Amino acid sequence: MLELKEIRRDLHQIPELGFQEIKTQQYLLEKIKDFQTDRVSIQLWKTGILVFVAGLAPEKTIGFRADMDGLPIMEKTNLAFSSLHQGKMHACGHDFHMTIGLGALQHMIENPIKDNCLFIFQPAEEGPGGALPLMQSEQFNDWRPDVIFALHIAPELPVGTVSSKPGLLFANTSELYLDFTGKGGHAAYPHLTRDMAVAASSFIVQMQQIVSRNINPLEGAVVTIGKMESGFVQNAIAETARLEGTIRTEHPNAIQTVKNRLEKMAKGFEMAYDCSITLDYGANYYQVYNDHQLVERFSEIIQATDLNYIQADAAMTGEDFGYMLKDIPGFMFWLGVDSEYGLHHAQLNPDEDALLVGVEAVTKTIKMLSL
Ligand SMILES: CC(=O)N[C@@H](CCC[C@H](N)C(=O)O)C(=O)O
Repeated sequence: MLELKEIRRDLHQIPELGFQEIKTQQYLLEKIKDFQTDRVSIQLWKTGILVFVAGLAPEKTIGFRADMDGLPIMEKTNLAFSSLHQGKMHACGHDFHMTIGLGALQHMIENPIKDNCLFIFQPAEEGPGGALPLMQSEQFNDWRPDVIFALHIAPELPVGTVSSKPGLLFANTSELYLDFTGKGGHAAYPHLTRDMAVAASSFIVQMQQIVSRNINPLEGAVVTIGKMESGFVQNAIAETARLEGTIRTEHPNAIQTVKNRLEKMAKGFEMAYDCSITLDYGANYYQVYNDHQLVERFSEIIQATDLNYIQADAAMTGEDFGYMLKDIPGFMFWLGVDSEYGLHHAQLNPDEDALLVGVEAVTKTIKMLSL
């Protein structure tokens, strides 16, 4: 059996951003080659890898997707195997997802089943989104799965617990980028300038009202600015400001409602602050909507093991895996990893005992889907 903890630590040290997963791809390929047989075929797609394991008497293909990219976050865990890539971190657990994918792949090669399996190591989940272009690729369509699933680590759940729900699991998302340009100048002469630090700060505060005033209160929505940049020095008024954020909604149409309001607000701010504002949306992801029957069967097979299954609530996280589920029946589930710090935190420290649990849950699910 692969040394899962060692693999996870190796991957943890080399986080790479979306479509830059060169070392990660190379590392995974080396491992896959170690247990390759004549039933296994590999195709590369950009920085991703597709591994097809031919079944013994196949009637369908079962897909498992693991995402590969890290985040532009400076790690602060102080772990001996911390990121070697300055300013980048596997802060969303994709090192776990890939390791579990490798462990499950090895198990399925060594314990063949009737149906084909497709293991998809997919780049760029955090952005700009790998799932949609991958689904349009020749490589994916050569081996297009009939059913598909994926997992995501859940820091707030204990090791040994998995969780999911039928229907909506993750939100609809859109990235959000706003650039403000006005007239800078000396800090002592505000009346001669148009201060973009003030305009952008005020925009952040006012945009909170979109959720409370423009979205049906019975539906969830979130607008978050995660990064703001403005100015160069403490005693000059900033000529530019940039806001980077994300929109999340429970209903697919509500994303457009939020965008319409943001565009109107931007026009109003241009007048009020005598500035120009450009708005760009970047990556948009479709909601993760789980197949009801498959989640029901999944919960039953998990309950028949030593593992604990709990019903999840829908979350405002996003996932480009939603595009796969839009076209192919399947589901996603949470895997408990018990970390004091959550997803996208610089001190996220998942418990590595969850790796084996993940392999067990994935291989059991593949066998269930083959019945
Ligand atoms: C599971 C998870 O954390 N996924 C990310 C997906 C990011 C999508 C995109 N970059 C955006 O921010 O809209 C998430 O932040 O939920």
